[in-house]
Amino acid sequence: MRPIDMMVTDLNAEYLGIPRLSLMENAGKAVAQQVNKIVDSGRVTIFAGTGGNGGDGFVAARHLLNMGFKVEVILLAHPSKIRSKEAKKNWEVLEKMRISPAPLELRIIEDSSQLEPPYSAVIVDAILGTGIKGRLREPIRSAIKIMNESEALKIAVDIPSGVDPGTGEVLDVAVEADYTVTFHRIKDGLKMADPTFTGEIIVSDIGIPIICEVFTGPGDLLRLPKRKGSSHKGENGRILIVGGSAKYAGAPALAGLAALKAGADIVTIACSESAMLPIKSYSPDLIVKGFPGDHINPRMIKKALKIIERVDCILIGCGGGLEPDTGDAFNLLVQEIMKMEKPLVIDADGLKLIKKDTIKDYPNLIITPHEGEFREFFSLKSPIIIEDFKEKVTAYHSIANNIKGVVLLKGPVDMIFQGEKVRLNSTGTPGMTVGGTGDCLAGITASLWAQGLTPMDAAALAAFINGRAGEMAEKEYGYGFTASEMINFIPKAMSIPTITSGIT
Ligand SMILES: NC(=O)C1=CN([C@@H]2O[C@H](COP(=O)(O)OP(=O)(O)OC[C@H]3O[C@@H](n4cnc5c(N)ncnc54)[C@H](O)[C@@H]3O)[C@@H](O)[C@H]2O)[C@H](O)CC1
Ligand SMILES: [K+]
Repeated sequence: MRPIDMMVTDLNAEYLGIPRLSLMENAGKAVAQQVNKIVDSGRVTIFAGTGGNGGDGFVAARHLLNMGFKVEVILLAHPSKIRSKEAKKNWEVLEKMRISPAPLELRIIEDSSQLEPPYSAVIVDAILGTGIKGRLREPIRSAIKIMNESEALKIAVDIPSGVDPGTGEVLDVAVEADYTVTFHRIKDGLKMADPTFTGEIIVSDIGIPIICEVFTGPGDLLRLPKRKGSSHKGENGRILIVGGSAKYAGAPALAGLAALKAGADIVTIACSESAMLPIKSYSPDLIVKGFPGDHINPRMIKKALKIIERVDCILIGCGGGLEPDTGDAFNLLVQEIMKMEKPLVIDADGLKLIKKDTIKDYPNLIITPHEGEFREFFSLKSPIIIEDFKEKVTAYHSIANNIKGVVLLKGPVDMIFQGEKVRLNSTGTPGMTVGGTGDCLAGITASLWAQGLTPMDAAALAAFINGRAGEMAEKEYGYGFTASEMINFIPKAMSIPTITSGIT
């Protein structure tokens, strides 16, 4: 699991109503139990940082005292620097406990010159976890060195401090632990790290329900890229939409506007000449390139490829129509896009016209079918009728695995598959049966992918945002909202809602 996935899951659990404080309690208790498993009694020194990892250490201290251990907690910063609210709360508890007869020592070390070699039989490393950033600062760096010089048994909380939770790399120094007690799932960095640092890895369940990981939630919004202050036009996603014909000009316009509302910088629409003026008239924000004919045909290929070279993601389908030579153009374009290894999203008419065999081995792909398009694309003779939801997901999953790209199957619960991965999304409302909401979803998907998310993350988050925008539109207009009205809610649907319960 990547550190970001852990943060997302964690926040989704909080939105489900499981307070972070409970997760921290379970994490700290798991650490204390591990200590108790390897030594019977004695003194334990806990080195703690200012984030959640330190908080786990404070909780562990409390449980260790109850188990009969003597405990020394060394906080490597002034208490006013404790950043995690939950850690602060647990530190305050320890401060109050110090006046009781409990064998608890609390020390605050702000300067490395104050550090002394610990003499406990066990040392707990609760300095840094998934929140580590950049080079180690003092007094943390010196504390890690002192810990490593000690003969004591060392237990790392979540990840040995100094090890990158994403890559397992050690930039400078890192705790050489005998055991690492990690939470919920093993982080990628732990898998990749040198065992000299991690020691034996114990994965501890801290009570996060599996649905927080499988179902999308507001936590998934943490995946949205943070923009640099210096970022310039085009840097945050350039998209080409190939679609739009004399009959259908609205679809590419909706997809394009949704892509812009979801944060992309530049959207160009390559359509037939006949669709150009209607699309332009919908919005001045879209760049529209018309090509000869009343539908897309192979004559446009050369010029379209020039645009494709300059974009981050291509969306093919929306409103293209079903003319045979539109199919020829789509298939020729896809061949070239695959040679360039460019991100490709295929929706609607694209799914009818582009042959599965052409794209089945292309991993840089997202397809966004609804049930009917899914059946047609994968050549299923009859609908999948399975009562049990879990079995149904498994059935769709095994079919989706016939292609290497991501399948975003739209429905009352959207299902997103790639390889072994499965995400589900339940945002949305029956009001979204109105025409055009699928085009919006395709546009948001392309937009998020162009902004740097992985295809799986882009598809899952797009489904969440699209559904949430629909829910917001329904709140405002009832069921009678249109796709254009829904698009205006996309920015709001991308903001992380505040959690009202929990610590203040
Ligand atoms: N779901 C879970 O798995 C839970 C995990 N918990 C624990 O919380 C940490 C993550 O907490 P977070 O506050 O995000 O980060 P850290 O504690 O790792 O550290 C942040 C803290 O450290 C400072 N800092 C960052 N980099 C450096 C550096 N290079 N040098 C010095 N100081 C640095 C930063 O300023 C912050 O103050 C996770 O690992 C688990 O242990 C929760 O208990 C609940 C559930
Ligand atoms: K740690």
